[in-house]
Amino acid sequence: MALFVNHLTHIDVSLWCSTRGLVGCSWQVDALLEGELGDDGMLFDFGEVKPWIKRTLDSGLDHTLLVPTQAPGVEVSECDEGVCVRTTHPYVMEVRGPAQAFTLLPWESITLERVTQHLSAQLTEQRPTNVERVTLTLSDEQINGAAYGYSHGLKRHLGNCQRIAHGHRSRLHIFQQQERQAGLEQQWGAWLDNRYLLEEADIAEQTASRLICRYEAAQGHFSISLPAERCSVLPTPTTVENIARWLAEQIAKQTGTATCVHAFEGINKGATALANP
Ligand SMILES: Nc1nc2c(c(=O)[nH]1)N=C([C@H](O)[C@H](O)COP(=O)(O)OP(=O)(O)OP(=O)(O)O)CN2
Repeated sequence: MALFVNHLTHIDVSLWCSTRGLVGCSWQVDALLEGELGDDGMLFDFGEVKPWIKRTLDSGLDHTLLVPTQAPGVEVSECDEGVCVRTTHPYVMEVRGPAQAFTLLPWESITLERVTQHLSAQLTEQRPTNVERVTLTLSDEQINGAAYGYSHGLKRHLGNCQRIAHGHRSRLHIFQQQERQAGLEQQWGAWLDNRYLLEEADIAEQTASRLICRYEAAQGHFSISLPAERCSVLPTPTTVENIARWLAEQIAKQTGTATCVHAFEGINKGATALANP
């Protein structure tokens, strides 16, 4: 007997890729549970499936930086903050933070298939009575049009969004005179893709070529060092509300036209902002 729960939750992470660098991802999670029926005629109460799986994901890989420890140029060590990840390919990056902000995976690269198998095995190991196997399916949101992946951290967030390198893959909708602007969406989506967004106040050191962002949050001390060209600096915290407002202002200035931006934070949620030139 098998039980399925589609659209169970989402996972928002950043991952390190030896060709693309720091990549923000959002994955939809569907679950399949196989096993025997209990005396109550159920495999596992639907009311418990969702919280159990969500709890496991939220306290594990969700909102972490996924690090393929066998990838070329990746080095992981202990440091005062907890864990230090250094990379060389395709660019030099250093991230420091408490251990819970990282998921270290003994692979050469992070793929959706490997992450899916890893999480399915973890859940199967912790399975409740009657359940023999748990299989997750992770998928990218199908987006017809502009999309971008970004990474960031919100130091004031009391939950896991405070982690300095977690990310999202998001749609981007830009309206002028009530019409979607596909050209602008493609242009800005491509510009934003694989960027690190940070708040100006968190810049600890800056040169023409490198930027270091550092902050203290409830979970501990965090820092990230990246090539300046991979970063975009906002005057405010990088909440989706502020990202929407910042984009609307930039685009209104660029085009000389009143602009409304619908910025998404991962799948199915976001903020809208309107700006005049
Ligand atoms: N009003 C806002 N609230 C939150 C923002 C924001 O920008 N504006 N941002 C965050 C974090 O960046 C976080 O990454 C969002 O993660 P989310 O998926 O919403 O968090 P949860 O895991 O709690 O939600 P799910 O139910 O698992 O999708 C937080 N809040």
